[in-house]
Amino acid sequence: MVAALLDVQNLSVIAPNGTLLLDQISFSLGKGEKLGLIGASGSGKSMIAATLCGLLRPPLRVLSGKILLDGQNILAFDPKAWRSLRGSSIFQIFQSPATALSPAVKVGVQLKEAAKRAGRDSKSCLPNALDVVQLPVWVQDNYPYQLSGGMKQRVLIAMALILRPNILIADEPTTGLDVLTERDVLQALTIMAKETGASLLFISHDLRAVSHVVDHTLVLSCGQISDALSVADIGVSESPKVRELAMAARDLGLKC
Ligand SMILES: Nc1ncnc2c1ncn2[C@@H]1O[C@H](COP(=O)(O)OP(=O)(O)OP(=O)(O)O)[C@@H](O)[C@H]1O
Repeated sequence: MVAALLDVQNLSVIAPNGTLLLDQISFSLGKGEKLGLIGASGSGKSMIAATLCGLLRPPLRVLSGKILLDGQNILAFDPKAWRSLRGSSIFQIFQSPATALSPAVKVGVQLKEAAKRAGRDSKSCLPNALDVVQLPVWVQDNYPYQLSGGMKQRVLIAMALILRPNILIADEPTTGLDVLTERDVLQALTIMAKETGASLLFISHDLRAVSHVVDHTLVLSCGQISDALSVADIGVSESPKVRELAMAARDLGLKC
């Protein structure tokens, strides 16, 4: 049997008042696999993303469990090891791309730094990455604040194309974007995953976006995994919250 690239085992996160925000979460992600994580607002999706990226902040803390990346428990890593892991092995794209980009550094400089970090020649990989995410070359001369939300997301996807991480975690990457921009960002994500062979954890409560990107999903409900489904089966989830999401999506014309 081939070992999973990422193996999350019985992961629990606790708040200072004793509330379990994540309760015995277990799942694995194989190389090149695309997995969705869905659930209603507040179910713990972003908490999983933050914990996987070493970005859980006190007073929240991991109560128990392991996160094995290539067999190594990354929960035992020190801050320096986490920093080197983020970007090289695990790359995250969050809802607000502005927070992930340095505001005072031009986009081109940030992409060149990514190429340097990955030991790649920016002259060849940078134009290719911009081309894949359909961004014009002039964005390199802009600061992040001069770009739209969808463009900033695509800059981050271009960065992922350059860095070639093993795992890409996309947490609500299309929230707040219009449908055309959403389509472009989702296409760029899909192409990025295909080109680099990265595994993708796609987190969203937007079932339309999820159905575009992944085939299989885990359903999160009150900090627990309540279901593992193919996208086509979301409508028959045992979770009333997810059935509610599916019904709302159907009302908007989505088949699921
Ligand atoms: N710093 C914190 N202290 C205490 N509870 C928190 C903290 N941050 C988040 N929570 C709680 O953890 C739970 C999970 O939050 P999380 O942000 O992961 O939800 P989510 O599923 O990503 O929601 P959304 O889809 O709205 O982004 C929520 O009940 C939230 O109130």
